[in-house]
Amino acid sequence: MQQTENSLDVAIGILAMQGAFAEHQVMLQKLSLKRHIVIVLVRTSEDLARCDALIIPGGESTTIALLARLAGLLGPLREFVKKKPVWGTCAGAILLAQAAEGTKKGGQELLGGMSVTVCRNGWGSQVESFEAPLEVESLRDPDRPFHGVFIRAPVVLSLNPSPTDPPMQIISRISTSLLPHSQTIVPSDEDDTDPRDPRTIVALRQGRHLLTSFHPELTKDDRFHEYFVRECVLSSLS
Ligand SMILES: NC(=O)CC[C@H](N)C(=O)O
Repeated sequence: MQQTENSLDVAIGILAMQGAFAEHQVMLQKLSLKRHIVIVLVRTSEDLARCDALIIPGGESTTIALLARLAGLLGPLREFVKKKPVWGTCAGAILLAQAAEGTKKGGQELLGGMSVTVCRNGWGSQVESFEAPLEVESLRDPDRPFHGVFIRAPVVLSLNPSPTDPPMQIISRISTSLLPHSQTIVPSDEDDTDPRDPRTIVALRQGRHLLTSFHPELTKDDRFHEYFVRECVLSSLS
């Protein structure tokens, strides 16, 4: 059913090309916030133009980028990330990165938006997917760990903010014991902002953008969705 909008509503788009967009929709529907949220499944530039913020789901970043190109959405999405809050989960996080390694021959189309380099499939193949409890101080009820679901997830290789970029805030790290064994995934020494291994970063915020290399939409825990809407979206509107 088409939702009606009024000027006090906040329209959150979910890029609905491929992947776990329906799961994000379910999570957003469950949130109880002061502002009314209108959810827009984004498939065209007209859909995107209605949105105050956007979630890019997990799935297959190459497929999402290809379908977005075919829909004439790549340009509008690149403009959108320059102005409005965007949260990328897993494949969405890859698209939101400034640079990605481990991509197909010929590279991969990205939207940019966050000053970070990631390695696609950095933890290994599907069989190396894993789950881990995460400490996330910024969430409601911070003593309760967040269940991190990592499925062929990207690894953060380096943070590369320029002096004029919004500051980066590390929202969650995993323990170094969980890092991928692959010798090819080495942290780059470009990251001089933090002496710790950037590969341990699994949730990162930069200004109004959020990146999670795992899938909060595949849990029953709405705290990351609440965090994005409250901290990245509503605070940037008020
Ligand atoms: N679960 C996921 O979103 C996997 C991401 C996938 N490996 C990609 O490159 O797009």
